[in-house]
Amino acid sequence: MDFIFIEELRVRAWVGIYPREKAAPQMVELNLTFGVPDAAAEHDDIADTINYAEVIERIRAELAERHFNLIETLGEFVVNLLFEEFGAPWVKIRIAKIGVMQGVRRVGVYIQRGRNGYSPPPTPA
Ligand SMILES: Nc1nc2c(c(=O)[nH]1)N=C([C@H](O)[C@@H](O)CO)CN2
Repeated sequence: MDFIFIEELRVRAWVGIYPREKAAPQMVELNLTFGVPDAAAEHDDIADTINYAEVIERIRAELAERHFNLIETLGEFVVNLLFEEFGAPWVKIRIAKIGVMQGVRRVGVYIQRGRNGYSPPPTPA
């Protein structure tokens, strides 16, 4: 398995438990790593892999449309999008709110999951 990574993806999202966070979207930062078949590298064909441009577009579109109370729930939603829509076998994601609390640059959640009980491989560098 190969791994695609997307770093420091900034997305406007509706997330948070406070009224101000329900009244307006805020910027969140995503770092994503997901498994893709080795076949793409063998055949040099985008049809054999997961198109990361489409992943980014779908995440932006979905997060613009719904509100989550918890960053954990938002993270689970993105993981399931990768599993169900793109067929990723394994996903690691880090999602952070930026500057949402005084004296804290970033706060958020890490999630690492394998689809259908798939055992995650050793964490890639
Ligand atoms: N475990 C969590 N704790 C908190 C969350 C969260 O999503 N998960 N969210 C908030 C608020 O929305 C916060 O971001 C506002 O400062 C507080 N705790």
